[in-house]
Amino acid sequence: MSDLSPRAVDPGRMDEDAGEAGLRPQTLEDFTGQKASRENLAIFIAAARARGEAMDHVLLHGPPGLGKTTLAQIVARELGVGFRATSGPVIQRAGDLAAILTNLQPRDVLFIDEIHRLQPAIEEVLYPAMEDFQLDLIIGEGPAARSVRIDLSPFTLVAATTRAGLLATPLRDRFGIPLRLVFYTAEELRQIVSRGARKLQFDLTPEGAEEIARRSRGTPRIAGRLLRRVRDFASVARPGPVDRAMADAALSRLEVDSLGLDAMDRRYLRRIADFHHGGPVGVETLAAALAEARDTLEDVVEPYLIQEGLVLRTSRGRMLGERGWRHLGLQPPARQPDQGDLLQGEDG
Ligand SMILES: Nc1ncnc2c1ncn2[C@@H]1O[C@H](COP(=O)(O)OP(=O)(O)OP(=O)(O)O)[C@@H](O)[C@H]1O
Ligand SMILES: [Mg+2]
Repeated sequence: MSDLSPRAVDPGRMDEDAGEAGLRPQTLEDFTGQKASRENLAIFIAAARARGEAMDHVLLHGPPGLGKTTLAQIVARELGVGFRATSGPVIQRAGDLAAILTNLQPRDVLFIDEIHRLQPAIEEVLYPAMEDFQLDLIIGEGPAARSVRIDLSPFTLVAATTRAGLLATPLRDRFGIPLRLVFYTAEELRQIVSRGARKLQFDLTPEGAEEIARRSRGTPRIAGRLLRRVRDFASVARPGPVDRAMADAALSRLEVDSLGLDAMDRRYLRRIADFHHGGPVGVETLAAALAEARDTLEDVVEPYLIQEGLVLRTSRGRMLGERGWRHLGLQPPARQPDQGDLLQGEDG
């Protein structure tokens, strides 16, 4: 982020989220929302347990902060097996991955976060491991090099990515259980916020919880963060339960607006409105103008704006949607893009 102060509504992980571990749901039962993914997982977990076999590999994809890591941990716990976590950028050499794989116990869950950042050479090692629980390693160099095959314990790979579109097709195809996480509804977030408040022993009225939920960008990580900020604000303001007015005052001070957008989001919307007459404008152009990495815009800023219809992704670039214009207090132009022009899916 180029901003000096961290964004309260950045769905990415920040230092202050260290406290979020305490709010993490521990079981599938406790996990609110993501009904389709939850139901799927419940069936596969029960089947794997009944057969006493390793569960099929799972690919969790979706924007940051929606619960991918949380679900991976829950899968291991519900399967009653060990959990080992690593991430794409951490695995530098094939030997690193081999060491992890050969140390897994039968049926363990191996969690690889940010799998889209795995090096291609290491992906190649992963393919036979996922498919046949075998490791093909080259030992030595030059003419003396020989390949050895090592049998692995059957395991479950749970991989997470914010960018399923960046995965090579052969890798994507090796996941028997691909699950797409979606933004949470306001009601789901209200339940998560109320639950979090109880865990923090923080007296929050249902309306106060609703206000925080509504402004959390559909993202539990943000809901948890705003909850803690409101609590801090309230603890120095006045005693008594925190209601909607108090939550609103706290969030407004954080410059989180009625839709949960912050200064960065508004800068993004304004740029398209003021400099490009509402677009279309390419994401590279926007990234340069806003001094943000293109990845940050695509992974962190845009998904929620697109889901809410504030921004449209078309084949010719980003456009301000009708809601985007209105949110800026501006009149939308008469002509909006044809439906046929809109790009579908998360990875365009
Ligand atoms: N369904 C849920 N109910 C309650 N809290 C949740 C839920 N999903 C996620 N959270 C909370 O949101 C926070 C972020 O979740 P998590 O770390 O699993 O997200 P993630 O998808 O792995 O994010 P990233 O892409 O940044 O790795 C966690 O602290 C967790 O407590
Ligand atoms: Mg994660």
